[in-house]
Formats: sequence, structure tokens, C-alpha cells
Amino acid sequence: MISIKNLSKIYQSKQNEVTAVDNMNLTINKGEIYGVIGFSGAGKSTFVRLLNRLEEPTEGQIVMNEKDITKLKSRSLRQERQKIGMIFQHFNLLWSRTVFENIAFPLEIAGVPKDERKAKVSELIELVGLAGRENYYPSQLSGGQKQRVGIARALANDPKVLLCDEATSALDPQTTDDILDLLVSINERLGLTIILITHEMHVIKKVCHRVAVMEGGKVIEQGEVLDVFMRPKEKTTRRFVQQVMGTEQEEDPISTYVKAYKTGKVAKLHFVGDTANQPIISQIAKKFNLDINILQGNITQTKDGTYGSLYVHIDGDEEQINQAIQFVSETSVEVEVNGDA
Ligand SMILES: Nc1ncnc2c1ncn2[C@@H]1O[C@H](COP(=O)(O)OP(=O)(O)OP(=O)(O)O)[C@@H](O)[C@H]1O
Repeated sequence: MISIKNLSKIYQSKQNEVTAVDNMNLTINKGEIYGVIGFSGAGKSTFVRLLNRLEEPTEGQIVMNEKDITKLKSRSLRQERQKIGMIFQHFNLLWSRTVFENIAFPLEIAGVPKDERKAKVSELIELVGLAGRENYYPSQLSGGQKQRVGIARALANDPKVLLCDEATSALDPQTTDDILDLLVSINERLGLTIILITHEMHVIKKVCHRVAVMEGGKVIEQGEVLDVFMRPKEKTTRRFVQQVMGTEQEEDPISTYVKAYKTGKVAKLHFVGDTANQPIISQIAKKFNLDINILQGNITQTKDGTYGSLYVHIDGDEEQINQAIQFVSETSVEVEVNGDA
């Protein structure tokens, strides 16, 4: 578990002071993938760099692997840092070293003997899917391959925690997804805790168990990813959810559709978690002999299940429509009809 208490970072300059991280409190569970999302300037990079003391906190406590990181002196800090891997947006590889030599570098610093180093690097190359590329230089690799080297290097000393600072922001969407899949498989195989900072909600929904939203150096909202998608409280959080779900219309779509249909009912079905896997539409069409027209929908996958809504027009016998709506509301799919909950 990582426990962050009253963490602040103030940058002082001659002209002014900037509170980049403002009294943050967070608990991150062992083995979870925890996302921190925020727009530019929110304080994300500063936060993640405080975790391994690449930045010195102005105030607060960070307890990781049962040690208060903020209190460690240089020698023990160096030892503790070996248990915290980090990957970066621009990979930070050594350009004059091959893939093999880049991954071996942290092992050399830790004083691991040559044979052991060789075995470990080979294992890591296999793990990140770079077999055959050992002797390539970074300039000969694609962005995704460079980040795979970054990941292998970060894992060389068997860290307990992996910090990812916008690790997919320089990659195209397909490569982003491949790297995120790799992070999930590493999290599952090695039981590693991953803290991932990003400005993209797609990244959060694809891999994170929980998320904190940062603004002005503060955590303004946090929770399970599905909950945050379902009930975003803050305006900034809603903007992030809209990155994935699309912009909500000004007028409630139900009332817009109700105006367009003279018969039947318009309903909004709300799917959360496993419910989206139910063939609810075909079930009610068959069971109640109704015509169902899908009007609009937006369903997305998160790590813990599906989230989204579907607007449908249901036409047929009124009694059957009411029974169908009753049937749906008894399943775990939430339903709103003609604007009434
Ligand atoms: N070394 C520094 N000296 C002074 N101010 C800094 C320093 N580093 C960051 N800041 C300021 O701290 C605030 C938070 O910056 P930070 O880089 O942590 O945000 P971020 O959410 O990671 O944004 P971005 O994605 O744009 O880097 C910003 O106002 C930034 O200008």
C-alpha cells in the first residue's frame, strides 16, 4: 500500500511561488493500477516525481513499501528507488546503447554480476516482446518498441511499484493500446502496483482500477473508474468522461425523441458493469411482442466492465410496453422512461 498524506510542493522563484501539488491525500492499494488524470498544469508530473523524490516535497508524507520516502537519506533513498520503476513520455533511453545495454544499465548500477545480468535482460526482453531486437539501437526502433525498452529497463531491479508519466502520450492510438495491454499483463503477472498519470480518459478507462482527478494541484475527485464514469461530480471530471462518451446534448434526448413519436414510449437504458452483456433488447422484443428501434447509444468498455446508455423507442400494445419496462427495471439495467426515472 502507498499512503500519501498532506503532500505539497511549492516552487519558489524570485517573482512568485507556484503551488504545484496542494495538500494531496491518497491511498493506493498494493497490486492496483491507479490513474491520476488532469489537464496540463494540474500538477500530475510534479506529483509522480515526488513519489520517487525526483522532486523534494515542501510538506507531507509518502509511505511506500513500509518506508516513509520523504525521510530517507541519500544511501537508503537510492536503495528504495530501485524498488520504484519509472517510464516516461519520451522514453529517456540511452541512444548510444543497444536495447540489451539499455535494459542492462540499471543492473550494472545495482552491481549485478554479468551472467545474472545477461539472464535477467533476456527474460525482460521476452516479457516485453522484443525478442530479436537485442542489438538494435533506439533510433532503429518504433515509438512502441522504444517504450517496451523503457518498460523492461524500469522492471530490471524487480520494482514493487511502476510510475508511468504520460507513458503513451507520444504514441499513436493502436500502439497506445498495445502498450496499455502490456502494462495490464505485467500488473497481473508480477502483481506490480502501477501509478499512471495521463490527460486521456481513454487510458484510464482501459487499464485503471481507480482514478483521481487533479486540478490546481488538488485531488478534486477520486473513486472506482466505473463509479466516476457513472456519476462524475465535478465539471472537470465530466469533461474527461465526455472525452470518451461524447458531448452530452443540452436538451435531454428523451424529451427530444418523445416529441418525434406519436405512439409508444421512449426509454433510456443505462448499462453498468456486466449488464451490457445481456441481450435485453431482443429479450423484450420477443417476450412482449414489441417493436424496438434503437435511437442513439454510446457504450464503452472499462477495465471493470461496460458503461453506457442506449435510447430506444418501444412500440406496440401499451400494456405490453409497461410490462416490458417493468421487466427491464427488474434486471440490473436502469431504465428511464419519457423523462421519468
Ligand atoms: N520546476 C518548476 N519550477 C516552477 N514551476 C514549476 C516547475 N515544474 C512545474 N511547475 C509548475 O507547477 C504546475 C504544475 O506543473 P506539472 O508539470 O506538475 O503539471 P502537469 O499536470 O504534469 O502538466 P503537464 O502535463 O503540462 O506537464 C504548473 O503551474 C507548472 O508551471
